[in-house]
Amino acid sequence: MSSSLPVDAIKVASDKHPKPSDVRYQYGTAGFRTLGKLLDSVLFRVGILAALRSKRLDGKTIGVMVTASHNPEPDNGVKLVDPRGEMLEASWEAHATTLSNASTTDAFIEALETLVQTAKIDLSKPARVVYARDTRPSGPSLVNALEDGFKAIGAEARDAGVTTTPILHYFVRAINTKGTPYSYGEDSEEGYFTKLGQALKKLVAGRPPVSPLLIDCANGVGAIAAKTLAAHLGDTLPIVLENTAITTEGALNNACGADFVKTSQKLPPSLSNVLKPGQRACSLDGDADRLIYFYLDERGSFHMLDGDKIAGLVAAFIVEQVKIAGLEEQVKVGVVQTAYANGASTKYLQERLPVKCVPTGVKHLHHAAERYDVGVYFEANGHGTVLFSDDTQATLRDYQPSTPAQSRALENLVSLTELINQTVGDALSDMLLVETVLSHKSYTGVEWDSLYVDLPNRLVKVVVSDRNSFKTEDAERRLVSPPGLQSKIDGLVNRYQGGRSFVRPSGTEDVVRVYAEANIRTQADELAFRVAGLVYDEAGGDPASRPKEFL
Ligand SMILES: CC(=O)N[C@H]1[C@@H](OP(=O)(O)O)O[C@H](CO)[C@@H](O)[C@@H]1O
Ligand SMILES: [Mg+2]
Repeated sequence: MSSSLPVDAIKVASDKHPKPSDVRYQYGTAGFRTLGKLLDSVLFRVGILAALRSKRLDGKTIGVMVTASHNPEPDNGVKLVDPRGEMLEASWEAHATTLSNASTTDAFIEALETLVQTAKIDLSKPARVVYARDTRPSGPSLVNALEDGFKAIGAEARDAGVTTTPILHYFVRAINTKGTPYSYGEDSEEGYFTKLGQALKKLVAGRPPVSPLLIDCANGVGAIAAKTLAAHLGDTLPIVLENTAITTEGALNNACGADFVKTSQKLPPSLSNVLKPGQRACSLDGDADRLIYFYLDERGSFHMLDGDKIAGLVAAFIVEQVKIAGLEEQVKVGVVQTAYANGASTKYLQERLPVKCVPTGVKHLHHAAERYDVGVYFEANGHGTVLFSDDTQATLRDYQPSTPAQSRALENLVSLTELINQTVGDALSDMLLVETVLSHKSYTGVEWDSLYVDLPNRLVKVVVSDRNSFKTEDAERRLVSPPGLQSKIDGLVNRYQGGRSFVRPSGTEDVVRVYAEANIRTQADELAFRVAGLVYDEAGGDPASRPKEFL
């Protein structure tokens, strides 16, 4: 077994994947993400990095997902998945950034050697990876570059083909727990769909049949997975698939999908003649890890049920089942949100259970949720899941119920641990979770929506010369820099009933985001555009190009 880097093989391969000189890459919240045509060298290098990460962790399998989620079709991206199916450990994000920016093959080799030293990587360990991609046209050639990286370093690589991000996360955990008492499931797509399908069937056994659910697949990879899922579910949950044009150029995420629905707060135009008033519908995003529900009321008006509404529905149901099971003392349920959660959802949840607010980005939510016995986390944009701690899963396994009602609730909780993809937000698994609760509560979209009434809100982007001059505290709810700006925002907010507003630099786009909400629509809009105007002026924006809607 070799205990040094196969430098010659890496050199030859690296020369085939040169880094463009004028691009600077960054491994951010969602991994590397930019135009697909700029990512060839990044994919090659990520192949080598993933192998090193695996070696560092004694040959545990690392996942690599090639996707740009809800972004436009010409974009692409790549992210690594750690052995438990979670996001890459934060300290390695910096290693990824460094490697991707080495300007030449020699600089790349040097950066690799430094990494091997500093991260204390034992090169004699095996390297195992599993990888997949979404349906983007740039995917196949990027996967070739990734495979060149695997070959150059001699990794044992398993191709999971074209699949969703959450299925790849599932694979990683399933492979790494195979044959252990904590086995996460069969490490195949069949295993994933069977696990979800069986759990749903147990959860809704004996409940009345439900009307068909319409799924907007964003013309992405979710269309393939949803089709297989529908076949596994049969009559248990009738499904109608829409926006399944995965090979149509330009269709991906275009005027459809979870991000479109959430941002524009509108029905995808493609569904306007399809969706009937009262029918349940949901949108997936381009890699099927986000979920947004919606329906049309009798008058044809559109109503959106976002990540906050999903968190409210699901958390209340789990709390209820825990109580019926007689486990109230042992199993505490908590919720994690970000500042973007609608104020009305936070109020609704806080009246029922502990709620924590953390900075934007799934990894922050996931880690905070791990601290509860059962941690429910959702971003308002529809990305989220539920985590059951190891102790809680053991409690559920060992508990002896004393009544039939307790026994049934206990079975439900155990089935939920199977139904929910606990590695990461999973639109299809979350959808089955929502359907389970709606079935148990005999809710339509209308009843679910009425748990609380969303405060009108508005999200505005402000282009500034340097977004890094904006620094926040208190889970991004207050600005500490530029100095003095926060007290001016406070001054504005105080003038609006039910007003709330905060400003933070985006982690994925070169903009500053302004969020505002208030008791009535016009006031929420006015507050948002006033704060946006304030931010623009304070950041030295050119008066000549000041957006006209800013107040
Ligand atoms: C307001 C908003 O939706 N922000 C999104 C967006 O982050 P920004 O840092 O706001 O650009 O992309 C992240 C990654 O997909 C997601 O986690 C987050 O919720
Ligand atoms: Mg996504």
